[in-house]
Amino acid sequence: MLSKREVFDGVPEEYLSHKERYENAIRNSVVAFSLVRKMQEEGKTSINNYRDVVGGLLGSSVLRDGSPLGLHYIMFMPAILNQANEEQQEKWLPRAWNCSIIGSYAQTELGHGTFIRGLETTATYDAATKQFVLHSPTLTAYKWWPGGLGQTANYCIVVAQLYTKGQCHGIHSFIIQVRDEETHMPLPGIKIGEIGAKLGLNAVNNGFLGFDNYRIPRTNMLMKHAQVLEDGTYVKSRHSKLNYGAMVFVRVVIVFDMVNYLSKAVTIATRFSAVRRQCQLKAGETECQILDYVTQQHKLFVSIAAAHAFRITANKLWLTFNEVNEQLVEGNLQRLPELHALACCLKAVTTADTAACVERCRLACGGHGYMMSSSLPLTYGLVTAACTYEGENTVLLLQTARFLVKTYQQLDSKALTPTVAYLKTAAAERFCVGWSNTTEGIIRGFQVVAMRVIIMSTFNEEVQEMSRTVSPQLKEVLHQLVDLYCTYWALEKLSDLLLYTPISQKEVESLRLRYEETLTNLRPNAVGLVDAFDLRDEMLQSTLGSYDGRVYERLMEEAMKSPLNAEPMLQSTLGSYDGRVYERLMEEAMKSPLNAEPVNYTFHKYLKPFMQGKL
Ligand SMILES: CCCCCCCC/C=C\C/C=C/C(=O)SCCNC(=O)CCNC(=O)[C@H](O)C(C)(C)COP(=O)(O)OP(=O)(O)OC[C@H]1O[C@@H](n2cnc3c(N)ncnc32)[C@H](O)[C@@H]1OP(=O)(O)O
Ligand SMILES: Cc1cc2nc3c(=O)[nH]c(=O)nc-3n(C[C@H](O)[C@H](O)[C@H](O)COP(=O)(O)OP(=O)(O)OC[C@H]3O[C@@H](n4cnc5c(N)ncnc54)[C@H](O)[C@@H]3O)c2cc1C
Repeated sequence: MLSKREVFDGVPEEYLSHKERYENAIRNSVVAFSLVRKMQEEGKTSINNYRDVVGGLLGSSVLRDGSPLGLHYIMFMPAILNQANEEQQEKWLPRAWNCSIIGSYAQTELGHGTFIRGLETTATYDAATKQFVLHSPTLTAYKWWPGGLGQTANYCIVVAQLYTKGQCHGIHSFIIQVRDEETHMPLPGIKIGEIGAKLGLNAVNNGFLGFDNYRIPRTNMLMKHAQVLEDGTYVKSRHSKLNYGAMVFVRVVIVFDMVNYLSKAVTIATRFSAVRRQCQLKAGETECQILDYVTQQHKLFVSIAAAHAFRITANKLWLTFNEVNEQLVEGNLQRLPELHALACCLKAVTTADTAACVERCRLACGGHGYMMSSSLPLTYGLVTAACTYEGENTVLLLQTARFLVKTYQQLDSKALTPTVAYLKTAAAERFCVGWSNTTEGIIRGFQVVAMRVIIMSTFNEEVQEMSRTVSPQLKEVLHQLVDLYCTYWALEKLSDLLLYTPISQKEVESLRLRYEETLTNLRPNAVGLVDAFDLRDEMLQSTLGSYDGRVYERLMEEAMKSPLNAEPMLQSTLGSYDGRVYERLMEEAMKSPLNAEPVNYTFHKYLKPFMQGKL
């Protein structure tokens, strides 16, 4: 439906100013998200299953550099669902869902992003008026980053330190109106604006926000987990981290988002590599498709495998997320730490790997990959941001490490949850079981090393399962992909395997051979494999990756859209197509700065005195 809309055509965004980009993004987002509303009216989506629709839209490239409405769907609504009580949900969700209010999520401040217990914004309860007073006591307390907050949102969830009866109870969430619903003017006591140009996501309208003793009703504190009663009494949550649920949700959906971007990047680079020919193996021969070089296969094929591995893992993570949330509703908090550790780890690993793979895809396209029109630079800008937002990757990995170490310390005393059950066998097998160069052997090795084993074993199990129902030919290719993913990472993480498993030099050598053989075996199916991602040209928006392979024609067509090429290329008064030679000669002559004034000052100063013999 979207691809039929002309609204997405026009001047490429790169040539627009920062302000025009924002205006364009609002126009396009409104077209795109009005479709979500239409689908809702037609009963094709509901608030409970909109992740796919919204995720699909945001990741579709229709909104190439992000959307100022993205946070409304991805964080504002999930935060209400996760943290508001039933009454509050009834009040706010219908308005949010039909977009009669637009929201953002304001947690990070100028001074603190990672350490959220250190946030400085305060929400102090005033029992006399039954209001909270929101205040930013310092410059570093200003909210900084929230998507869509600059000029777009009129509401947002704000995370602030809660004070009641003179006591601080740590950070809590509040729903806050920041702009007038009619005029869109910032409300008194609100200082708001946009934070400026960034490496990517320049259409997202990330904002800043400060409060000057700004008052909101008591009922605007989100009270599903903790409450403040009318007299100011504080009622604790069952678990202090339940308030972090929206972040866990977004970490989970980010894994899906990475699948989108990785599939796109590798589709573009693989199709281009089939079109591009460079160098002859023997003099006089036709030049080779660059996809035939094993080094090029090494750059690309692991991304095809990783896209499948991440998709399968994302689905499993989504199931776990829903299971644990159902248990939370029943009051069972047992698996919350495991879900948190899983979401942290998978968000960090998939964003870091996707960013590295997209950059490899860009390099694999040589100079043409450097063109904005290839879509690869923009895609890199989008995925590398995900390494930082929603929890900086190192910090998230440390959270997972903390959980693993804790679990390891309790190996003998506690029953292990499914995702960490491998720790028991790994502990027992360390150095005791020999190395084996099979997929299972590599997975066992990684169980000892404990990195990426979640992704690997899930990928392997799912492909084993699929193999029962697919054709023998497809089964073979799927196994090649699992093999490639496992051998690639075994070779990348050799130092860990050498340190913690009995892998020998000979086995490393044969692993390398096996990896190269798998690349060669996959080569005939490479283009078919990326075609199978089924991404339309309108979604790829790339000069290099279109299905028809018209790479060079598209590069020239895009070049012609540069405003610098708006003037005729010939740039000749004599040779123009319309033959207006004399008119052009005169027009050009009139452009001379000497013709801008009838008499040049040198006449009076030098020439006239000289002519009159006075000089
Ligand atoms: C397909 C759709 C497209 C999606 C695209 C999305 C596009 C959107 C673009 C951008 C949006 C970006 C939004 C944002 O960035 S919002 C801001 C996000 N900010 C963060 O993520 C901050 C990161 N910091 C933290 O999460 C935390 O501060 C922390 C986890 C690093 C530490 O928290 P803290 O309160 O200091 O905890 P402690 O160190 O005291 O730990 C105590 C204990 O609790 C455990 N724990 C921490 N967090 C959780 C949790 N969420 N759930 C369960 N348990 C948790 C922690 O591990 C400790 O456990 P213990 O060892 O057993 O004691
Ligand atoms: C594009 C984008 C969109 C965003 N959107 C939003 C939004 O909508 N709403 C919102 O509230 N926020 C948003 N953010 C903010 C984002 O959540 C934070 O930037 C992120 O959580 C990282 O925090 P920080 O910037 O404070 O980094 P810092 O924590 O200052 O990190 C800097 C360095 O310090 C290291 N470090 C920090 N703490 C530790 C530690 N304990 N141990 C070891 N190393 C450590 C990190 O690993 C990193 O290398 C967005 C950010 C970006 C880039």
